[in-house]
Formats: sequence, structure tokens, C-alpha cells
Amino acid sequence: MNNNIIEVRCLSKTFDNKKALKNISLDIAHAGITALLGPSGSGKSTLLRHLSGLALSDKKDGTEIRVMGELVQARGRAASGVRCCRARAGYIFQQFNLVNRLSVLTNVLIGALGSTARWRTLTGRFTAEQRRQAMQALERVGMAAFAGQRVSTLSGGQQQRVAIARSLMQQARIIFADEPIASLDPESARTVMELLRDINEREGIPVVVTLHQVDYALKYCQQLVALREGEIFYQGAADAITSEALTALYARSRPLSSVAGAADAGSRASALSFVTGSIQGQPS
Ligand SMILES: Nc1ncnc2c1ncn2[C@@H]1O[C@H](COP(=O)(O)OP(=O)(O)OP(=O)(O)O)[C@@H](O)[C@H]1O
Repeated sequence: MNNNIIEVRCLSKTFDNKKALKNISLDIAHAGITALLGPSGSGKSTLLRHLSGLALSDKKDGTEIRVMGELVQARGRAASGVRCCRARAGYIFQQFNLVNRLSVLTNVLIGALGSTARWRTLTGRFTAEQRRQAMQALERVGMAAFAGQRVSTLSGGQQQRVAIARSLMQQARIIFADEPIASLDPESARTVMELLRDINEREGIPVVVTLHQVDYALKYCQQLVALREGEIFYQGAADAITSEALTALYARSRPLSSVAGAADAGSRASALSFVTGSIQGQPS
């Protein structure tokens, strides 16, 4: 048994005539937080949706995706155990995917539905133990004081913290986060990334996150998978990506060759400011 949280073999995805992912193979080891990076349209969200079983690949022999050792899909078909895989994965999206008209506590309790008897689900009843666990999860993310409040009254950063509490309630074995900080102010973005890091370190839950902000990726993530035009451009340690690779990743036209190698802190910092020049509120 290996130590990979993600194993992808020969993954291609075509939308109409557009190839969004081009024969990607990838292993991600269980080590900290992994960022999916790349310019807009490079395929980050499409890859994440395939990993989480929310999208099916092109039907092609040899295509296979495993998460935490479990088969999610093969040859463009969902694996028989995919519901179970989905139930054990936490999802955090840019648009908060919470039920606005329900309370914070109920939204967290929804995370327990996978392990709740069907009759209880239908009658909307949760056990006292589940309520205790949900409150504990809210305390963990610093949102216990908001338990009775409707989600629609919360800020974006607070909603992301509730989504993280729901993943904890769900006893997620892995968390997939798709641009979780894209709509947040810098302070809230930092809080959310710090919370993900804390959960990753203390609960040992691996996190795979798509990010637009390279500086956040370098600060909070240990591993990078960079995509460009549907192909893997760089995969490796966050602290080993070079300034040249970062610059080439976001260059408008395709570079002559992919560059990766040992990092040079000085030139990396200048490349970083080039790459993130238009982004406000970098992490401090
Ligand atoms: N449902 C869809 N139907 C048609 N084309 C799609 C669909 N989803 C994604 N695409 C296309 O696939 C390519 C990759 O899109 P994807 O959203 O994965 O990129 P991304 O790197 O996440 O971009 P962004 O950073 O802007 O969110 C794009 O060209 C996009 O237009």
C-alpha cells in the first residue's frame, strides 16, 4: 500500500470539441496541502471535479482515478463505491454551497446525513450526540456563537468556516476546496487558509485546493500541481518551483519548454510579484 492520496491515470476531458484535460497522470502523496495552480481556463476546476467524482472523464481505456486508495471512476464511468467516496469527502466552493435559509447549526448537521438513518433524514431529526458534535465542529472553526443564525446573514469568510465545520462533521477523509478564497477580502482569506492548514496539521486531513493566488499557494501549501492548457506543467514541492517556472506558467503564449528545478529565493520573489502583480492583499 502506497502513501498516495490521489492517483490519476490517463485522464482526458473534452467539452464539445475543447480538450480541457489532456491525458493527465498524477500521483499526490499524503503530505500537507496541495494547491492546483494555473492560468484561467487551464483545467484546475475540471481536474478537481473529476477527483471529487462530480464529473466523469472521456471514455478511454486506461483512465482511472483513485482517492485515498478508493476507485472513484474508471474509463469514464463512476465506480460502484463512488457514493461512499463522495460522502467521505468535504467540499468547499467559492460560492459557499450552504443552504442560506437554514441555520448555521443545521448546515453543519447536514454533514452527518451520510451516517444518519433514512427515517431521521426524512423527518429532519438529528440525535443529541450529532448536535453535540456539530457544536464541537463550530467551536473548532470559531463559529459556535453563530449556531442559531441563518447562513444568509454571515459574511463570505464566515460561510467558508461553516463549510469547513460541515466537512469535520462529515468526518471527511479528504477536503476538496475549489477557489475557497476567491471572493474573500485578504483578512478572511488568511483566516480560511490558516484554518485549512490547522485542520490539515492537527486532524491530518489532506486538502487539495485550487487557487488563483500564487502567493497564498506558496505560503500555505507544501505541494503544487500546476496546469497549463490542460496539461501538467509542474508537479512537486512548493518550495522547489523556480521563478522561471512561475513566470512561464502564467505567460500569455506557451513557453518553448517547461522549466522546473531548485528555487532561487531572490528571483522567485520578483517572479512572484510579476505573477501576482494584479492581486491585492497578499498574505503577510
Ligand atoms: N461545463 C463545461 N462546458 C464547456 N466547457 C467547459 C465546461 N467546464 C469547463 N470548460 C472549459 O474547460 C476549460 C478548463 O476550465 P476550468 O474551469 O477547469 O479552468 P480553470 O483553470 O479552473 O479556470 P478558472 O481559474 O478561470 O476557474 C476551459 O476552456 C473551460 O471553458
